[in-house]
Amino acid sequence: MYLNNGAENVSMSLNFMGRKLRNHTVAPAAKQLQLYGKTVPGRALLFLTMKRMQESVRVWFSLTPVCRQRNCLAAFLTSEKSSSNIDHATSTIHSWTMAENKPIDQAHLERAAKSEVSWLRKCRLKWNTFRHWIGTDHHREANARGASKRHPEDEMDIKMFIPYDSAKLCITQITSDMMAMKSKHQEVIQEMKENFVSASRDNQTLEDLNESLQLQQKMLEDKNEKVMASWDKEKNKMMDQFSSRLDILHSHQASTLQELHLARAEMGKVQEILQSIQEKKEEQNCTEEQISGETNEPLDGAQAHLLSLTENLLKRERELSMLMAEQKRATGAVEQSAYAHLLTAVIQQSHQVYAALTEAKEQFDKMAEDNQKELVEIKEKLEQTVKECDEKSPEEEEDVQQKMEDVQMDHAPHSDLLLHEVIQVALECIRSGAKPTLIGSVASEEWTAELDERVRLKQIKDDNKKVIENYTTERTLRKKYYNMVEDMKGKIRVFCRIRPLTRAEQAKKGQVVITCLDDYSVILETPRGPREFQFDKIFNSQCTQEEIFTESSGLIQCAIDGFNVCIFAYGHTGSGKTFTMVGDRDRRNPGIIPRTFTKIFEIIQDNESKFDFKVSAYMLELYNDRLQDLFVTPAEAFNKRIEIKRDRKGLVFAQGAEMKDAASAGELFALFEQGCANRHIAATKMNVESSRSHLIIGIMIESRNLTNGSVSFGKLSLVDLAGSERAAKTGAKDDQLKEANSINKSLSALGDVISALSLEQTHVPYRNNKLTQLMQDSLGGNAKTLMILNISPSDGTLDETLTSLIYATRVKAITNNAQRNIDSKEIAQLKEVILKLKSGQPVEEDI
Ligand SMILES: Nc1ncnc2c1ncn2[C@@H]1O[C@H](COP(=O)(O)OP(=O)(O)OP(=O)(O)O)[C@@H](O)[C@H]1O
Repeated sequence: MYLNNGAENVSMSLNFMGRKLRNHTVAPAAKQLQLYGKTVPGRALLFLTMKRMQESVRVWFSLTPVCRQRNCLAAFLTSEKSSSNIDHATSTIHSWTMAENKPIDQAHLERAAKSEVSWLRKCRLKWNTFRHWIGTDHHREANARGASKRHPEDEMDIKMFIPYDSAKLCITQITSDMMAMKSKHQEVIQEMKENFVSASRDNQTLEDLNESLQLQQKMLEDKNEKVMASWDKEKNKMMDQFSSRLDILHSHQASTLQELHLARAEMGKVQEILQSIQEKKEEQNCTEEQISGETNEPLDGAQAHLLSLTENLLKRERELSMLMAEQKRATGAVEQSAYAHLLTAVIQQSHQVYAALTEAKEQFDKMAEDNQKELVEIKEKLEQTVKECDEKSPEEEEDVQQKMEDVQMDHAPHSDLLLHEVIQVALECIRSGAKPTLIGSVASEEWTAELDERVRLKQIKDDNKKVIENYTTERTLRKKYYNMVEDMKGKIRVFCRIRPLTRAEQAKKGQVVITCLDDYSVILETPRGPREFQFDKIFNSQCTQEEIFTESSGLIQCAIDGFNVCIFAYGHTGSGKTFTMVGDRDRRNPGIIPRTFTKIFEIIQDNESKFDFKVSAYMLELYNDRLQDLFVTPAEAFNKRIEIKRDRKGLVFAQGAEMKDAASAGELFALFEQGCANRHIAATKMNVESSRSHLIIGIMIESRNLTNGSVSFGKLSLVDLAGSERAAKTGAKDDQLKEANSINKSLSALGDVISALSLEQTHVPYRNNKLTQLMQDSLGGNAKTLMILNISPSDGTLDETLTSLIYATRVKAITNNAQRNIDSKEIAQLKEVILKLKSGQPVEEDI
């Protein structure tokens, strides 16, 4: 149908396939026919004529394999006026035909069909649009809208002229596209199903975990509540008991005082009796034996009274000790509860009572001593007076009587003395649990000696306790100050060690170009004049392995305390790195590594009453850019793939490397020896044996505080870097050249990292090399690092020495922010619970 039957072109806008085509002119039927006559054989050439508002437009489509490949459909509008448009359209279609003027390749179509994206999609043509376009949904649309409502002018009449071959190919293509899409969709559906199943499984596991955790939490809360309630009860009970006991104690003390007064009065009576005996003596001139014989009776009465006093005291002291024991028990229990502060007050009270008792005891001691002296003096005076009485005339007896009175007056403290002695002994017997016995004066001396001994022992015990307390406090402070001092020294410290001239260097008559100014500065004589370098410590050629280890060993304590610590040796080939880190070959001068093993276990032994330690280690070498596990044979290591990973705390670990536990320095050293046997070592022109790989030993120290349950993880990395060298100078070839290049590359990457850290750049290129990746947690950030720069004093290695000194100076400029890797008790326990739940182990209720 040619709807534009007029002779003029009609301009109109057309919405075609989602795109608005504006200002197109519709040619009269004559022209359209002309174009139709030019259609090209072998193409699916479509045209449709549209009728809208008495205007007609014909749109041409060429649907060809070329179109598919070019991802487009061509649409041409013909115009009566602009015949050039028609010619252009015709010529374009013709040119496509010419370009593709060969039989359509079935294989090509199949390939295209297999391609993941349908040609329809490539053409950005929606299926519905296509159906709409070819008119297959015409009736559906008509039904939907209702035939009656359809405007006759909105009708769209589509005619398709598709040669049979093309149509068949199109249909084949569409079918295979659909099949491919279907299989793709099925795959996607399958994948989604699997994902769904695994996600729901994970979800289930998580829910289970969550439930069990909630259960645990609930149980813990219940338990906690119960414990709190029982502690409350217990505390109140104890407080009541304590106050009632204190009241009893107070009343007993009052009664004791009363009894003491009574005893004094009793002793006064005894004195009176003594006086009367004296008077009798004067009258009857009796012997002293008689006097003492007659006085035995009242003295016995006084002794009996004192005995009862002693018993009373014993009773009270026992009560007191029971009370203290109860307090102690209560203290032990309550210390763990939230009411520790309340019981601390109780403890303080008991301490005060105890201190008061100790003070009283000391006073008693002093009084006993004084009284002992007085007793001796009185005895002497009495003897002297009796003697004088016997010898002198009656006139003088008056004076003697006076003297006797004086003596008796002086005797008053003696009664006090006895009483104090008795109390003293009673107290000591109560403490030691022995039964008190009253004996004569000789035994009293023994008593005093025993008493003194006990007092001395008690004092020693107290002193010991104090010393232990002071030691613990001092130890805590020492650790704190030690870490402060370590921090003040800087998180990255650089030591410089100058080795002595080797035999070879001496034979070459090499000059010494390094001078130590002091403990912190060296001067290198360069051809351009002397250059001064400063480091945290300089070790000259005479320094011993012991000295250098002593200076570095402080960091081992830091690693045990939960810090990341790294000690690494740097320097050119033959500068003494291996000597410093490992020691000499005869093991006569062990280096830092073996000494560190010993030190770790020494510290562990000192602290094992307070901490539970676990030590494990890995040992790697980086050889030719490849990480090798040294705890397995080279053949096994060759097939192993080791990857460097970081855990959530940023700790680097080597995934795939053997991690061995060690329970003693000996075990650790045996592992180290085993690893050393697997290292790559080569001979160069410069020295007989040279390490051709970087050696990295990682020692992980886990410590659990037995008091509060907190867990800290320290990592100690000991690194013996391979020596930098100039291939031209050493004469390296082939494999050795490759090794040297790899070493220099990694050291240069290390230099870049150091440079970025010292300049405080935001990006630090740790990932550029495996060496820097491995040392990531040891350089910068959370680490305490010690670099030991090894240099040779010989002028033969002047260039290398200068480069090393400059390199080390840059390292010194890095500032780190070291932090402890520590988990609280709760976190550590939760981790354990999760691990147990994951492995299906039962979880204890009282966690
Ligand atoms: N402080 C020192 N005292 C005595 N001898 C030393 C000292 N330092 C190094 N040496 C000796 O110098 C030589 C080279 O030392 P060493 O093998 O440790 O160097 P290196 O830097 O590890 O070399 P490479 O990087 O090639 O392995 C050895 O024979 C070693 O015994």
